[in-house]
Amino acid sequence: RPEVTFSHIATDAEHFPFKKWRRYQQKVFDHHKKQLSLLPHPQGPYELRESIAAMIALTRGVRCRPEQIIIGSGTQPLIHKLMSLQSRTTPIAVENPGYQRFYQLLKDMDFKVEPIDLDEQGISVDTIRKKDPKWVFVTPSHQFPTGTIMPINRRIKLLNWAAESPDRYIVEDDYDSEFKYETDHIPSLQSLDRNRQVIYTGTFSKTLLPSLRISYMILPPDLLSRFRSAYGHWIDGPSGLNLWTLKYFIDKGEYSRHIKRMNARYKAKRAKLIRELHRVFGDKITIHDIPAGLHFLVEIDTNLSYQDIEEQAKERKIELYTIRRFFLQDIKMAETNKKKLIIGFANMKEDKIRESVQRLASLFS
Ligand SMILES: Cc1ncc(COP(=O)(O)O)c(/C=N/[C@@H](CCC(=O)O)COc2ccccc2)c1O
Repeated sequence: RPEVTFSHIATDAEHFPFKKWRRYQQKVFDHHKKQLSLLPHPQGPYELRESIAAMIALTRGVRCRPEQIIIGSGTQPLIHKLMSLQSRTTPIAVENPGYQRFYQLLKDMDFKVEPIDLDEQGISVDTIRKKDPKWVFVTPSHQFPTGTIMPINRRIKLLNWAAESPDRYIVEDDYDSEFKYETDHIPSLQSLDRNRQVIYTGTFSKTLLPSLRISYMILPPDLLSRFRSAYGHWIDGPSGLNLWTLKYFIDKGEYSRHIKRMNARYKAKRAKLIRELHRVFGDKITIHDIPAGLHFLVEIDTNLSYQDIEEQAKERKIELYTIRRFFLQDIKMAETNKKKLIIGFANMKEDKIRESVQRLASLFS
């Protein structure tokens, strides 16, 4: 069991409003017995989809009707269903480094997946043009795992690429858009798309609890009708009790208040951690402190290999991920003496920051 954690795969559940969640759960028991006695709609309750559509129109500029929203038990099952409708000869591009679970999923489905390099503005559209895929998966809000926020000009460039051919699609994975500490929100690709070529996915894993497994996907009309005919008869998805509770949580303003509170809390904790990292590591560390999300990348001068770092961290009971976790399988990445580490802070107790950084430093001393 790790004694300190730099994991990015956790939320600060200590500050989740469990009492409020339980109160709304009780309301569902009191007022929605009938709905609970039925199967939820295959895309999730219409009333919840209305609340989500209204919320993301405000926060992300996303324009959609509730009918276009598919609620699922995690982003992977949603993507899996959508991609099962595409011909396996469709060439697909993903960010490298990137979200390895999508890469693996697409490879396991026998798609030809092209890793695309990133620059300081995010995915390289020049490389996309060279590789000529039909679908591109991106995380523009806060590139996973490097943290890059795709500027508006690169968003336009990517959309212009898609607009050149009707059979091109962009999957905008907006999973980490809620946490921004300086910059204001840049409009989503979906809000800028004029040709119905953007599939938008979001999740409540990072803002509420990952164990709820509540995520959603917004399809343009032509993909929606194909999705409905293929999956309209499926009865899967998250529990109706949690979905109805989430509806109350959003409608009563609890969700947006929770995000505001957590933004402030994470911002303060992150600043304290960054100060401590500079204090202890000095000029041996470069911190890519992009003001967003629940983790950031650091580069540390060391002759240790990634293997050594990961093994020694385990020995010293430090939960730590290196960039190697996100190197797409069978893609060799050069190892320099600047090693990239993922510094997650959501689950780090403020009073453990000093000890955590001290332990991390002991790896490299
Ligand atoms: C890029 C990206 N897109 C979507 C998701 C969300 O997926 P969903 O939960 O299925 O909706 C994740 C979650 N990635 C997860 C794992 C990352 C990894 O494997 O290293 C991290 O998930 C959490 C992070 C913080 C708090 C709670 C969860 C994603 O990293």
